Amino acid sequence: MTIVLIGPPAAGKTRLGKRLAKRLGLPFVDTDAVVVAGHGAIAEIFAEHGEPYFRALEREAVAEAVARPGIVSLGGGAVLDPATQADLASARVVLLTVRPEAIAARISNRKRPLVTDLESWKRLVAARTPLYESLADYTADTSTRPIETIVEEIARWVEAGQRTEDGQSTEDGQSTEAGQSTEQGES
Ligand SMILES: Nc1ncnc2c1ncn2[C@@H]1O[C@H](COP(=O)(O)OP(=O)(O)OP(=O)(O)O)[C@@H](O)[C@H]1O
Ligand SMILES: O=C(O)C1=C[C@@H](O)[C@@H](O)[C@H](O)C1
Ligand SMILES: [Mg+2]
Repeated sequence: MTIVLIGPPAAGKTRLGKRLAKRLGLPFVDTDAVVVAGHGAIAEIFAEHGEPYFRALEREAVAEAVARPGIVSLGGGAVLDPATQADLASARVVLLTVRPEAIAARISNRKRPLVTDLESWKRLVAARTPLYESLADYTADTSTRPIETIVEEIARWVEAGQRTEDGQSTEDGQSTEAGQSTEQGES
């Protein structure tokens, strides 16, 4: 199973992803960290080569990460790539959200070239929210609750989905997608 964490910059994808991986006993990959390990600091990649170059490196890291079982934390803008959007259709996707009031303290460092202050964060999040929501199977807000509580909530959702899949396996051993509950919502 591949669980992918998406969401705005500083929503907590990296920090929560690590803890969730530990809790579920799965490997962890952070695609920003993969790019940094191979090519250096993100701010420098943006400054020297521009955003499209970064996005291409990011796409490579995402394609490799989501092809394996584990917890994958994406960079905030990775979902803009149509190939990544397609990959996420076969993963369990958790959207982490955070309210603007909680974000100020989290974006004070200079690691994020697209987010220089609260206003730029708000603009970016407003533009991306419909996309984030359309890709998500489960959403958890990280604004106020302790990380352990959020991790436990997501872990239980993952485990419940796993049990549903096991319980509803068809005779040829193929599991149904009954665990992906938000896609079955009434409209
Ligand atoms: N639930 C939480 N409560 C308080 N602080 C948190 C919580 N989750 C994350 N943080 C803090 O917010 C900051 C951003 O977290 P993190 O780097 O995990 O975000 P991210 O979603 O991975 O961001 P990016 O898109 O830039 O990779 C960190 O300083 C982290 O310690
Ligand atoms: O939201 C974004 O577009 C980004 C978020 C970070 O995780 C990094 O991937 C990079 O700073 C771009
Ligand atoms: Mg991160």
